[in-house]
Amino acid sequence: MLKFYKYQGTGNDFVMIDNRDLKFPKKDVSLVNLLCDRKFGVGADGLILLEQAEGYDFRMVYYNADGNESTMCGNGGRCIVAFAKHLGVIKEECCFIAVDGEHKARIDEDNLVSLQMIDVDQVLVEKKYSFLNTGSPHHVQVVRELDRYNVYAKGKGIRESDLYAPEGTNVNFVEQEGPNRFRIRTYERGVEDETLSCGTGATAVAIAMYEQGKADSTTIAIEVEGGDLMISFSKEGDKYQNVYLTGSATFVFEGGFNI
Ligand SMILES: N[C@@H](CCC[C@H](N)C(=O)O)C(=O)O
Repeated sequence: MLKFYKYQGTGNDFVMIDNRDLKFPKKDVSLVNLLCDRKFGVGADGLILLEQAEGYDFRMVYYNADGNESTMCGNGGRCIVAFAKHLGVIKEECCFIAVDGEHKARIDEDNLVSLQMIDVDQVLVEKKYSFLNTGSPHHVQVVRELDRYNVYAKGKGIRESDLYAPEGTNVNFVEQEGPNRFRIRTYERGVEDETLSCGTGATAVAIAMYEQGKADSTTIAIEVEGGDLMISFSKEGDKYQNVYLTGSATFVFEGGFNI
């Protein structure tokens, strides 16, 4: 029986597994895909392993719902901090290692997690879109009437376009809600659908909007379908640093899965 925990961060949901004993079959793409399946498995946008790592509080290994290991997940990063606290691996502060490098994080008594993201020194700004990597690749496009926008069809088209082949990209559609406040909807690579939230996506949108002059504060509020996120950063020359993604990370349930 495989013991699992389910967490969600602003509606981006994850199966969490304590793999400090290294017993999880990490190359089993179909098993990860099955665990994330919403009809035949537990159901999640991704699966995350917590492992031991020398010099760090823990290691985060992230898989998309399609079963493949992928690049950084910001909401997953916030959720694994809450999971590590639940397991007694950390207290309020930690430093962990993920696929894109080291991350510092802080969790408060209400499970609000502030996670440091990687520095960003390249933001491509084109007339109709921006592209940047915040741990995962993100296309950012401002649209009108976001509520009525066909995020699935348009997002899938951009994700699969020659522009981003062969790796593909995540795709964020944005509408400005007020000064330094934006609402976004995201099509996620590896889930191959719209998700309720994407942390690296929200971070990418905040930086892209600042870079384009649509925001003038280094603290930006991002409304996602599943809740609210806050992104803060500083800019030194062309480099965005001290980038922090803040939002809630919530335990949902735990159980055992027959494998
Ligand atoms: N949900 C994520 C992003 C996860 C990675 C993405 N699907 C990819 O493969 O690029 C987040 O919260 O950042």
